[in-house]
Amino acid sequence: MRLVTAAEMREIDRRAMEEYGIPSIVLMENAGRWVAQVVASRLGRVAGKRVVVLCGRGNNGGDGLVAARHLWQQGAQVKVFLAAEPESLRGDALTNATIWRRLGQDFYPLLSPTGPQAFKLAIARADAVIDALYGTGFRGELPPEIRPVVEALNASGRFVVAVDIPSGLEADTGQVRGVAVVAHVTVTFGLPKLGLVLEPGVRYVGELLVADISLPLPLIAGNGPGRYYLTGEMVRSWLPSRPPTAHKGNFGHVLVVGGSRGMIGAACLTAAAAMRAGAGLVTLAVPRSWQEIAAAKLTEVMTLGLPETPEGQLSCAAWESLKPLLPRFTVCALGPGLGRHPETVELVKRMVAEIDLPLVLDADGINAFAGEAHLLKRRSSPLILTPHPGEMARLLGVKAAELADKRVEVAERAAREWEAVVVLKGARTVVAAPDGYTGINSTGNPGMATGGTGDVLTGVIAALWAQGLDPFRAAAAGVYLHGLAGDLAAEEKGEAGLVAGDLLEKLPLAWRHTAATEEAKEQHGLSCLG
Ligand SMILES: NC(=O)C1=CN([C@@H]2O[C@H](COP(=O)(O)OP(=O)(O)OC[C@H]3O[C@@H](n4cnc5c(N)ncnc54)[C@H](O)[C@@H]3O)[C@@H](O)[C@H]2O)[C@@H](O)CC1
Ligand SMILES: [K+]
Repeated sequence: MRLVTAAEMREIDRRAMEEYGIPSIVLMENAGRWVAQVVASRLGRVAGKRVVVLCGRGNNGGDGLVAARHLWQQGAQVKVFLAAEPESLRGDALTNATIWRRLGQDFYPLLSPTGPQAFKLAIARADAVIDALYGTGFRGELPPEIRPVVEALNASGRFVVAVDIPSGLEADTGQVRGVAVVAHVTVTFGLPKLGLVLEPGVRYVGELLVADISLPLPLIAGNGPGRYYLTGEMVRSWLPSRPPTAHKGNFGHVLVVGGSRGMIGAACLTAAAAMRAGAGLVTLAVPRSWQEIAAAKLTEVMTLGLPETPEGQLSCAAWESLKPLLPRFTVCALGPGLGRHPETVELVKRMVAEIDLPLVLDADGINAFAGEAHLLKRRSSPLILTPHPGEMARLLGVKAAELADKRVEVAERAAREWEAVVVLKGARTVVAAPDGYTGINSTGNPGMATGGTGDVLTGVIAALWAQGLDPFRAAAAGVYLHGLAGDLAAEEKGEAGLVAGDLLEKLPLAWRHTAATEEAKEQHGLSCLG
């Protein structure tokens, strides 16, 4: 499903109104009505239930007023706390405030001296609270007079439904500066906002429901360049099928080049992951003295021994040995466990410049270009890069902390500049392609923050690429399946003791879940209303 920024959503709203003639009040009515419907469905019988609605001065508050009216009509006892003077409301929000008044209903002033205390008393007895303080118009941090109100709400343990976006969360970045509403359910309108699926925003959202508020389909349907939330349904349609007459030659031959003294396991994980992700054949090339060890560890994988330095890392001569063999491979994964010996760095640079195979570059393969990212452009083959934030920062010559709240933009810019698919790893991995497609992953858990999981990802992506997916889809499906394998492993074993090898075990199951239509729908991370 497509993801939008606040500005993109505003533009869609504007076009719905101007080009299609849908009045904004209709959009607001639909929005508020969906919120009321969600609250009603969670409360069971609405009559007699106590609902508190927190409304701000903007259109988000207007949506809250519509929801208040519908719940009142169904017999709920509704209290609206307004964080503004009623006279200061404008447009559709003012219209809905006027209707509320004409129904004989009051506003409770949230910002009067006694407002916060009255709000606390009201929520103590409430069956549900609707947060309609701020929506996509919000930037920065909550005003000091609103903070204690939100803190009281979060501490109350009440059932909270956020309107469009939890108040205090920035729609574009997912950043929370200080405090924000922690919702059980967020009903977002038209399309999910980027900040709802990024860290840390995703932790404030609860269950995410996307409501159809009558925005015209041509404005919200998306299959062109843009940002997408990588859901099971989306990835399912990309997975290659296996015809009954298939043979191993149909699913590509992945060459993994990596490993060094002390880090042979990394390359072995990549090779094993490529097998588990459906590659027809996998060959692992390691420094010569480690070939026997690798062969003993991996039953299904073929091995190659390459020239090495006295320290047990691949030497420049490895390239000459490898070159004549390249025509037999479909995709090369370079980097896991290589180490940073100057000769190995030189080898990586030459390989990236000269290889004529699709290339997945990871770990020390990426570090070989630290501060010299421009050299990545000097190549003739398609490239997928899989940096974690530290590696990305080294490539760009900046501090990792500087990238934290602009992960999407950083990955997108890098993809364009280096003409490569960039997989910026971390919670909510971002996959960006040079042609403007971006994916935000929906799977994965903190248990995966453990040595070797990145090596597994590289193998999965290489295998999918070798099976014929285009590089963006190979990378996007790879991060999705890899995260889902992590989720399945964590479900069984918990997060703390999860190791990279567990992901290998769960990869076939992750594939099976994703390929099954109904299960893929469940792995949405979001549901659609209407
Ligand atoms: N046609 C439309 O545009 C539609 C808009 N809808 C709703 O309208 C919302 C957007 O409405 P608005 O653009 O009026 O904005 P909001 O209602 O999100 O915000 C309102 C006010 O908050 C102020 N504000 C922003 N950051 C602040 C901060 N840090 N501290 C204090 N005040 C701050 C803004 O200046 C603005 O006056 C959406 O989230 C959605 O809920 C829906 O009704 C559907 C249709
Ligand atoms: K809100």
